[in-house]
Amino acid sequence: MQSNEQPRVGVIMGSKSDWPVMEHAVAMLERLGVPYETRVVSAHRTPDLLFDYAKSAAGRGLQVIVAGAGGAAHLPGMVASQTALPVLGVPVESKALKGLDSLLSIVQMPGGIAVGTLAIGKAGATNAGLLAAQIVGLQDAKVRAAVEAFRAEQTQSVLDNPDPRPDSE
Ligand SMILES: Nc1c(C(=O)O)ncn1[C@@H]1O[C@H](COP(=O)(O)O)[C@@H](O)[C@H]1O
Repeated sequence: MQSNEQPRVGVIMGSKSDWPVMEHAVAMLERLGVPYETRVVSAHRTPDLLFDYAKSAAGRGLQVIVAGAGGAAHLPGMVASQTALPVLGVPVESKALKGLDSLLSIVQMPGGIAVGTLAIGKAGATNAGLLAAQIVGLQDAKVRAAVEAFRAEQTQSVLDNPDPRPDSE
């Protein structure tokens, strides 16, 4: 559930079809109590909207943008070209090339415009949400505490379940 608080993280994606991956970024932000907004924005299909979104993001109070896209994934790099906010790129798995195309499109930025590129798919989206929260947490003690609690819980859950066999819980 999106909160009424001022969004700190913008989660954007090239198409509605990216949602099953990008919802994992949103799930992490919700878990850590970080206010966010979501939007479909495409460098290819809605270039004017992309420019408006990226140029207005900092002024609207966003601190980080998470951008997911598949295939010829120009969205994260183009957003990064229009804002000084940190941009985290999530390569969405494509049908034809399984997301390798998305990964290479996002990761190979020319020097001087940075995109922090995560892993392909669900793990990348989850970690984009986590990393966005860590960035917001630099200035927000509540979010920082939520990240620390999440990490401690994760560690404890592994230590509490040392037996790898599936029927061992
Ligand atoms: N890579 C981009 C961009 C962009 O980079 O601006 N806009 C849409 N797309 C991608 O096209 C794929 C197929 O989109 P459709 O499913 O809508 O045909 C999606 O993964 C989307 O991120």
